[in-house]
Amino acid sequence: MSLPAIRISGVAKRYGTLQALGGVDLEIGQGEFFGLLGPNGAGKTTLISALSGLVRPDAGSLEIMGHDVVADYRNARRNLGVVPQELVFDPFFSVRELLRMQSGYFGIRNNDDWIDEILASLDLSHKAQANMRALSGGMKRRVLVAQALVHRPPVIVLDEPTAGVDVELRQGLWQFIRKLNRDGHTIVLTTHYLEEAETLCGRIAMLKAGKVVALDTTGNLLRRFATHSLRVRVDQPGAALAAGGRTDAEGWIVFEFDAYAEVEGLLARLREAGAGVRELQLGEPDLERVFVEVMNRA
Ligand SMILES: Nc1ncnc2c1ncn2[C@@H]1O[C@H](COP(=O)(O)OP(=O)(O)OP(=O)(O)O)[C@@H](O)[C@H]1O
Repeated sequence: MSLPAIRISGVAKRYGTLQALGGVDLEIGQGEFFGLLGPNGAGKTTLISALSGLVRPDAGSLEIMGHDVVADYRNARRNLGVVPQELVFDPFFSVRELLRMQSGYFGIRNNDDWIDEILASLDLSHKAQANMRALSGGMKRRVLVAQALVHRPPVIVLDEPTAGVDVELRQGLWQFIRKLNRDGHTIVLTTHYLEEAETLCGRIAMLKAGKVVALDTTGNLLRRFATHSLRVRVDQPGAALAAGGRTDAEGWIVFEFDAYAEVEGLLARLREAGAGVRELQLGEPDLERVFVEVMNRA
């Protein structure tokens, strides 16, 4: 088996009495598009900070392309590009200056051809000379992505890259990140947009209170945890509830089932109960439901 892009073994981290990471083991293969999901405070950012060497774990070890992030920090860091969650910049530099400085940090000179290519891919060429403070929030986020790529790292970690970004830009950003993945880059992504994770990620780890509570391919997670649903609006809700339905937040009555063959029987039950179906929707299993279920069970 080839060297994993990321290997995380028994990583634990405490902040005072709070256990941010409680023994995390994860191995992410080269070329994967991997999702790291979890509610606020689950420890995603702490884990990413440990990968980039910003946080020193109390126990365990992390490797990037075989390089230990503590013992072999320089090589580990060279192989990793991180798009952080927070927008922190020196406002007095232009976009190009910032990217040149970042290149210098990795000891790369004359990087302008690559910088131009990244800027073009991120639709930022026209802002190359603009000062950071003159950019909109979405543009700043794209600069963060550019900054993570100046040294052409094989492994790219994005911490909520699309938070507060408009739909058009989000799609553009995903297109670009997908292309990076097709070109062979390993992508690790945290996001609260579960729909995005579902379409993009081949494999997903779910974190809760610093522990991995689910780890599988996206397809398996959907199959294992989520059921299909039939949602109805009826004349006689009482009758539909008595037939085994439950009410959801939007006032629909919901029935869950495993295979479409069951729908006919369900509708027959509703007819016999005299529920009077007025509207009907079929729901596919989605990652949001899986997520809620995993978090409730864990
Ligand atoms: N520097 C710090 N000092 C003290 N506590 C911290 C520090 N950094 C993180 N924490 C705590 O560690 C826990 C994990 O935080 P972390 O930021 O890793 O979560 P997260 O999964 O990234 O959350 P979010 O989805 O909100 O970004 C939280 O309870 C947080 O308050």
